[in-house]
Parts: sequence; C-alpha cells; structure tokens
Amino acid sequence: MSSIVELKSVTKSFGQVMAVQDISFSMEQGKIYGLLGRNGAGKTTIMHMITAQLFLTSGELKVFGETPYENNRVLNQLCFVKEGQKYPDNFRVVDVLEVAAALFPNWDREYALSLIEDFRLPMKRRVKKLSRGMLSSVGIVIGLASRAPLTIFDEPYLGLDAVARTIFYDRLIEDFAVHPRTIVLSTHLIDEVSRILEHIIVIDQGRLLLDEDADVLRGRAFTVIGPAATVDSFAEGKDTIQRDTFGGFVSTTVMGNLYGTDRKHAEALGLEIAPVSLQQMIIHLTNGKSGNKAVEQQ
Ligand SMILES: Nc1ncnc2c1ncn2[C@@H]1O[C@H](COP(=O)(O)OP(=O)(O)OP(=O)(O)O)[C@@H](O)[C@H]1O
Repeated sequence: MSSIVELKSVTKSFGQVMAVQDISFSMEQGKIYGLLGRNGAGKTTIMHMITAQLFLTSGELKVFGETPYENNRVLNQLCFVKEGQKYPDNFRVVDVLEVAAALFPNWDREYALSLIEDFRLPMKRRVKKLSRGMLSSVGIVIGLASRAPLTIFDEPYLGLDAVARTIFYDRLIEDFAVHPRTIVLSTHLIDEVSRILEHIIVIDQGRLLLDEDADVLRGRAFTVIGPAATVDSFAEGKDTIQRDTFGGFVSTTVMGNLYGTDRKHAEALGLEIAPVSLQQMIIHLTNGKSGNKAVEQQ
C-alpha cells in the first residue's frame, strides 16, 4: 500500500499557541480514516496543512509524495469539504455544481445529480437562501461526486438531520466500494460514523494520541453485564472505562483483550459480554482517566 499523506514530526504554532506538536502519521490509498479528537485538539490545523492552506512551523509533510504548496499535481487530487464553506452571493446550487465540474478531474455529473435528488436540493435556489442543513448537503454532494483521490470532510454535518446523515453514510459506503479512494472524516459524531471508519487517528492537545485500525481498537476493551457483585469482582483491579447500573445489574466496560483470557474468565463467571463502542474508547483515552472511575458521556 502506498502512502497518500505522510507527516513527519510536524509542528504548527500560532504565536504562543502550539496547535500541533511533533505529529507523525501516514494515510494509505483506499482507506476511510477518522480524524478525531476534542475541541481545539488540532484536527482542523492538520487538515489545513494537508490541503496547503497553512504552512508548517517545522517537520515534513508529503501529499501524494510531494509537498502540496502551490502544487497542482497534488491539489488536483484533493477535495476538502469544510464546515461553513462560503460561496459567492449570486451562486445557485447549479452554479456550484458547474464550478465543481470544472475543478475536479474525476467529477461525475450523473452521480452528483442523483445525490442532489437524494438530499432534495433545489438546483435553482441561491446558496445563500439555503437552510443550514441544505448548505451542508451541498458540501457533501461535492465531496462525494468529486471522487477525489483524497477527500477530506471536516465536520460536514452542521444542521443536517438524521435522515440526511444516514443518506450520506450509505452513499459514501456504496460509492467507496466501487471507487475506492482515501477519505478522511473529522467528526464528533463518533458512534454514528464508527461503522464506516477503517482507521482511527486521535489527536489530543496537539499531539498524536492514537493511530490504529478501528477493529484492533475495538478489540482493546469490552463490556461485561451481569449481577452487580459478580461484575464488580471481575472488574476489580482492571482499568474500567465505564460502569452503569440498572436494577441489580451492572454493565462495566474494561480495558482488556476482547479475545483473550479476560474474556474466558468473564464467560466462566456467566457474565454477558458485549463489544465496546468506539466513542466510549475514545472518550476514555482523551479524558486520560483510568482506574475504576466512570467517565461522563459526552
Ligand atoms: N489562526 C489561529 N491563530 C491562533 N490560534 C489558532 C489558530 N487556529 C487554530 N488555533 C488554535 O490551535 C488549536 C487547535 O485548533 P484546531 O482548530 O486545529 O482544533 P480542532 O481539533 O479542529 O477543534 P474543533 O473540533 O473544535 O474544530 C486551538 O487551541 C486553537 O485555538
């Protein structure tokens, strides 16, 4: 597999603010990445560097094997869909599509029109008259129909209802199966997108906290459910992510190998075992809490 994006010891500071500190990771061709982290973690700064909208302070960045700045060979292969994208005042939806068609070499007009229908977007309406959710849908249509070899979505859902978000995830998976490319999703809706993410990169306070395949990550913790006394005795001394009670039952999520001896022990005790959600894992990791403490759901 070849690397599409490669960061080596990348640092970015804004005056005294160290937004990104000594980060190294790479992204491969044909994978869907989640770029996750709490507010202010440094995700947007990283996306702006990858898309040549910000210079690094130090380190090395290669996109498609080259430095991206003023480099059309790289920029032609990129599509960056960002929250709150601005369009000229007089632009209608149809004008946005026309510009996109000229801009993206792999643009698929038929596909774009089918997405416009899916999202029920009025072609002739001025973009500035669209609702917040409709505006987000325009960005999603562009991101998907661009079929850019590197497509980055930075929180593309502002104002989007649950039906539209589901359409986005479903269309993305369908199209990705036929036209694999590298897709980066930066979002706070981790549970919603977790089924489509193949690789997770978590940034915390400007530093790389995690760079791991989603399945491996899911296998690093599990939930046991059963009578309080049995669950608590099983969890004693283990790194507990979360503990919930309902009636006399307790559900506790612990760090441990989902397929290892801990699981066998839990099974022997007659406890029910369930996989952990990616969101729970990431909240745990970015809260930095461990020991037998429950963390708040965010
Ligand atoms: N132009 C700037 N000038 C000064 N500080 C900045 C600038 N851009 C970003 N920062 C700071 O860098 C840090 C990282 O910001 P960034 O926007 O990359 O975070 P984020 O992970 O995208 O957050 P969110 O999830 O809230 O969008 C924050 O502390 C932010 O205040």
